[in-house]
Amino acid sequence: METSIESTTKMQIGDSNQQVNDTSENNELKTVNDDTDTINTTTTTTTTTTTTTSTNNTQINNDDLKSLIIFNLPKFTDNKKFVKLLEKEGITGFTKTKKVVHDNFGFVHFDKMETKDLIFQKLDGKMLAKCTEPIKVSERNFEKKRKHIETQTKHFEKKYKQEQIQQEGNNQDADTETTLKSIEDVVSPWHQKSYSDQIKLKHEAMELILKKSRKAIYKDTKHAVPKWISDISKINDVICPLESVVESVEKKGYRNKCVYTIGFGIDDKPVIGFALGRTANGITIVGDPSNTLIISEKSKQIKDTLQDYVRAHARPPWDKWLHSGFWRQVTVRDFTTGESMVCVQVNHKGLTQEERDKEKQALKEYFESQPIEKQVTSLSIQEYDGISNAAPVDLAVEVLIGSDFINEKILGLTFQVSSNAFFQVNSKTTELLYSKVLEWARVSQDDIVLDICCGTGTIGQCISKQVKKVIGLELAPDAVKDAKANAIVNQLSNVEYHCGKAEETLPMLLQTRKVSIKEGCVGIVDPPRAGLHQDVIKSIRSFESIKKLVYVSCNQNSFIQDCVKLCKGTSKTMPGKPFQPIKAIAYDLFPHTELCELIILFERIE
Ligand SMILES: C[S@@+](CC[C@H](N)C(=O)[O-])C[C@H]1O[C@@H](n2cnc3c(N)ncnc32)[C@H](O)[C@@H]1O
Repeated sequence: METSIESTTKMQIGDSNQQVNDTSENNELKTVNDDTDTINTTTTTTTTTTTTTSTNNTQINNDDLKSLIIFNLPKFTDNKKFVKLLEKEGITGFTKTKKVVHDNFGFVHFDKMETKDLIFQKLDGKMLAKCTEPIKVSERNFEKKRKHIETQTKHFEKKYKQEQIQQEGNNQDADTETTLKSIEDVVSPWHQKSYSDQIKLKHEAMELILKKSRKAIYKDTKHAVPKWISDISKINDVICPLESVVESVEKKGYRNKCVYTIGFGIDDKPVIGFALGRTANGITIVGDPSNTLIISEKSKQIKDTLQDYVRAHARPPWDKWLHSGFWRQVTVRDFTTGESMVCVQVNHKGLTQEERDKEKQALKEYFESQPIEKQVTSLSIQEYDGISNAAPVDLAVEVLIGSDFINEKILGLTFQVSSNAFFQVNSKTTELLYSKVLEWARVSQDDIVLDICCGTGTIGQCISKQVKKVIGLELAPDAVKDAKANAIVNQLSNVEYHCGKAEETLPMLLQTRKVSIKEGCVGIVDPPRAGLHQDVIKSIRSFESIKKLVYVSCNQNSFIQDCVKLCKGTSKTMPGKPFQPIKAIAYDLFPHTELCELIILFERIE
């Protein structure tokens, strides 16, 4: 599975699978106001006032409400300690404070100008113990953003109502968090756990999935429970033996793909990073991931190079509330071959063709002018004026430097990967995962392999020399184009690819008997997060020369449903003999997150 640290939180660092995807977005004022951690301090004799008729010249009305941002605070200081720190420095008169834990900044609200002066005087430039940089106090004038916020609020209320209706009842796990997350929590939510604890937790989680699968099959087949299920002694047992979780080869900087959001940081400067919450929850602030664990140094360097350009550029980043702005997101891929790809998404609405061409030329020249260590293999641009950053997968990409793909090496073969095509995000551990798939498939030279959801053809091509033929089925046209090109580069003549939905191409293929019913056949399925379409499972079941099926799951909740369909007794909806799970093993392709890949070997019950 590919995950994008997109903010599905899809960290399109996030694809269907994982880009750390960008469904997370932000409204900074809303975040501050909503924050339950905010303290209304009683250390002050001044109270927030709404009057504008005060005789006190220094008192300001709500329209002039001010706050300051204090940078370079100790990371783990919470709001209470922050208040103590202010008091210790002799600062009084503030009305509200907020310290973002795990980050180095906090806010102080006040309603008298003396307080502001006092904060500057006492804190600005002060060096605190355990800090490497002196405190920096910065003005934060909400007035500047008032209009913007009013529009946002209206939009938010409308959108929030719609989302409430949609989510009610069918999405109880929805993230409704309205406070800012730290960038580490967005990018690598398990960063505070030791790696051995993470592996232990993942093993327990996979064990639970295998237990739940057993229960689900039992429940679904009440009157005709498969014998192998009733043979499992304990009701709460797993459906098949689970081997130990295989650790990631690299624990840090392992991600070869990140989908960064281009937006505004806490200090209102353009930032390339990840949203610190969900837009639906009123959060659009983007955090800088430079100090996070799982992004490669190369990827960080590329996003910094682009960030310098965006900051110096006249056009602003895309505003997720106002639906205007130019820079939207950037996908960065960097492979173990040293090749790197940058695909920048911009909003071209309202620009003339001449302006658009000028922007492209300038971006190209900027990247070409970089020193050799900052050069990229491929630079492309995607123009998109939709509301969400998630553009259609087949949206055109215009190449500015190099070609529209870069190459990665897996198990000695070369794979070109287009910007729109899926590729596992952790290349080195993927080699271990694929090796296990090949081992468990136990193919022979007479076998035909059906590589269902084959992406750029990786698994099928790695096994092709050991079998008679590989047939790959894949939805994304760019991935199929890559798979065909990869077969040529890897000098493989026994592979063929079919583009389309597997639920349509697989039944057609089997009906037209392109695969003879007598041939030995091994199925390999590596579906997206939603799992397999019912018709794919139906075809696999009815095509009885598939004796073995290796299932690679990136979303184990959808796996449970597929497992039931593969294993339940024969019926009209699920024809053919059922399968039985034989063994399972998980691979940690995503250290410091809760995700992992699970392989399950199924065999046909004869
Ligand atoms: C988890 S990826 C696996 C790709 C490949 N096996 C690999 O390891 O690189 C899932 C793939 O399924 C494809 N896909 C999604 N829905 C599909 C469908 N209905 N029919 C065929 N392929 C589909 C996606 O485009 C993606 O390439």
